[in-house]
Amino acid sequence: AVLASNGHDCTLWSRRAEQASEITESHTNEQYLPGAVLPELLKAEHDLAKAVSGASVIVMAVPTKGIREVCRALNGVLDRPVLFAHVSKGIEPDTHKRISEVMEEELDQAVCEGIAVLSGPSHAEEVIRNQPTTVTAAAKDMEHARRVQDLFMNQDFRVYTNDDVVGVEIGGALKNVIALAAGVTDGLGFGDNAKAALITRGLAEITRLGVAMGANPLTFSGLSGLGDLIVTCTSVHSRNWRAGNMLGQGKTLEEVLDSMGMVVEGVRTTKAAHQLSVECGVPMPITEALYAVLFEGEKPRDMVDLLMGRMKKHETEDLAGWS
Ligand SMILES: NC(=O)C1=CN([C@@H]2O[C@H](COP(=O)(O)OP(=O)(O)OC[C@H]3O[C@@H](n4cnc5c(N)ncnc54)[C@H](OP(=O)(O)O)[C@@H]3O)[C@@H](O)[C@H]2O)C=CC1
Ligand SMILES: O=C(CO)COP(=O)(O)O
Repeated sequence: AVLASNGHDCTLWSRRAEQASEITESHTNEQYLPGAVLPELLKAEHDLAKAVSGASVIVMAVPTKGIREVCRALNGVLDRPVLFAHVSKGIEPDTHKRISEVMEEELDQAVCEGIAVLSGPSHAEEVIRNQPTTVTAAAKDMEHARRVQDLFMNQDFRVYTNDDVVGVEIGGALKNVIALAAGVTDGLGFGDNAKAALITRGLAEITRLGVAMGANPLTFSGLSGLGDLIVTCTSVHSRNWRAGNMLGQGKTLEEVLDSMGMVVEGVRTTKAAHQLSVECGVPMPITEALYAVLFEGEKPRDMVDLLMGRMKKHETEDLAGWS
């Protein structure tokens, strides 16, 4: 919708023909954005080859689980290199790959000019209503980041650039883990102090892992780090927060996911982050506690007690080596 309102000839691809027809004919997407009116010029296609025909840029917005499958399908229908910009937030369990790494692995060189990531505090429910939103476009090649910035930027949607792809992708993925935990504490009936603690100490552990993976620590105080962490931990729009909230109220993970009807990326990412923390030797206590709730049957209240009862620490001892 942002691209279409900027005057770009833009086609959405949907794997369901009826959803594509609804978007093109009624300018609505009632299942995912109830009540929103999409730009008149925005059209959708069910046929992938038709959707990408003539495209110079492809924005990948499928949930992380579907990225490999869609990249493979694109190899079969593209006949020249295009610039990719992805907006998906996650890390692949087991391979521990970031989304741009998964895409690099799957996309044929002949169809991929480069890959950028667009990430930041940007609930779709607010973007579609033209409410002020700021995000970051990152790419190894800054020319690619600037192209994405130029395509998306308008009076309501402000885009910054960054060359730290690792930091932007790690921040966007891991904030969902902390948002699930923030939902859990709200569901348990705790207040703003607990939420602020999770955001602040969550940022510390995201930064620790990100730096171990090669990110610039400063990126985590930016839009794709702290910005997205705040928006996801504090908003009722957040699916991750909502899912955590239900877990805190005593629902099982299965019950929660069955009732959502939308992707809750943080669940899959918690698994990947837990594995990464072990592999990199980086302590991630909040992630560990959430992993135990999601996958080991631990009770949320017991995990809060465990976190609060950890050994004494100096607040900034981990920051010492980050000059
Ligand atoms: N919503 C938001 O505000 C934001 C979301 N993101 C990120 O964007 C990504 C997508 O999230 P979002 O759109 O909100 O998720 P939703 O669950 O709201 O919608 C997912 C959409 O992707 C389709 N889809 C699911 N799996 C596949 C697949 N394998 N192949 C093709 N299409 C598929 C679904 O189709 P169907 O209906 O047929 O299942 C549906 O149209 C996530 O990684 C999320 O973290 C990033 C920024 C903001
Ligand atoms: O990433 C988002 C906002 O920036 C959306 O978060 P949820 O997936 O938790 O809804």
